[in-house]
Amino acid sequence: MVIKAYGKINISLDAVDKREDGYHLLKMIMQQIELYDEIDITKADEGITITCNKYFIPTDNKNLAYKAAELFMKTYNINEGVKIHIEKNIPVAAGLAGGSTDAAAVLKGMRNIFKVKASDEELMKLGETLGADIPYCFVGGTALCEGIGEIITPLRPFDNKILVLVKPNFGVSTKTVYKNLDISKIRKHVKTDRLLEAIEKDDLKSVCYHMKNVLENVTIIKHKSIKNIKKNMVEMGAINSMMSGSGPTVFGFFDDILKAQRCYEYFKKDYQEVFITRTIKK
Ligand SMILES: C[C@](O)(CO)[C@H](O)COP(=O)(O)OP(=O)(O)OC[C@H]1O[C@@H](n2ccc(N)nc2=O)[C@H](O)[C@@H]1O
Ligand SMILES: Nc1ncnc2c1ncn2[C@@H]1O[C@H](COP(=O)(O)OP(=O)(O)OP(=O)(O)O)[C@@H](O)[C@H]1O
Repeated sequence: MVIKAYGKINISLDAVDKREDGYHLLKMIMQQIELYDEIDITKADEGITITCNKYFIPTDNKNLAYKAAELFMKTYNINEGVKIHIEKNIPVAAGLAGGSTDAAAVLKGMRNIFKVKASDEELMKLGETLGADIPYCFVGGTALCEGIGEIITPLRPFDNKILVLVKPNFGVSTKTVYKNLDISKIRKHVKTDRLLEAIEKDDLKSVCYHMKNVLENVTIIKHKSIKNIKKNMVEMGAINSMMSGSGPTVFGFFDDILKAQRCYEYFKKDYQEVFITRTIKK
């Protein structure tokens, strides 16, 4: 079976506390986007085989899809094997949850092909042990995510909004970005309540006005080009622009497809990974 594994952007990301194990307690609004990897899962006699169209993605137990398959087989005593092909379209190490969404898709797909009676909640708990973004990727849509990302409140769909994404020609490590975040130095926290109101009213302008990501400055200190991309995107007609997750992808919201297309052409001259996409509902 083939499953579409959708990426996400963060409409907001705030850190409110830090746990003893180094994980941060967050308050963030996540939004699924039309950009997806295709995960083709089939039964095999034994073992886990991963293939991928991108040569630089690990196909061994470093791949989150492999880890998800392994955990599923152990948890539900599966004695057969599985073959997983990942057709990767989502930029990697980009802040778009590429690996996490593949893992969530593998959990769903394996439940289906091996006919295991596991609830969504059970699989989300399993996913959480592999990565904080996996429970959200399992649910999708528009959602408020708290805790380390695993406490999920679905919101009114903020779908069909035009986006341009620019992934600079480098990746960042989520771990390093969080390590460099000092929450006592966050001067302005996110006005999450305002954003929730704006989403409830489906008010794109107000969402653009209030959107904020406290990881942005941490990543920008190391990679100044992100600031220029943000600025250029607004000059090219975005209502507003922001870095997604730990970065480095920058997205801009547009109220006009022609402006979005012009912006896409502009960035395409300098960057390989530029996309016009939309927000979706699950
Ligand atoms: C930046 C986001 O993508 C926003 O959605 C997520 O918060 C990151 O989610 P993720 O990549 O699934 O994160 P994980 O793979 O669980 O963790 C990677 C590293 O990020 C840090 N991390 C992650 C999540 C969190 N709430 N606090 C953290 O400090 C931890 O140091 C961890 O070692
Ligand atoms: N299935 C996968 N897809 C992409 N990357 C993977 C996968 N499995 C493991 N990785 C590794 O994980 C690292 C992070 O990749 P990923 O694309 O998941 O990051 P990200 O977009 O920043 O995720 P997040 O937004 O959840 O922090 C990469 O270095 C990559 O080699």
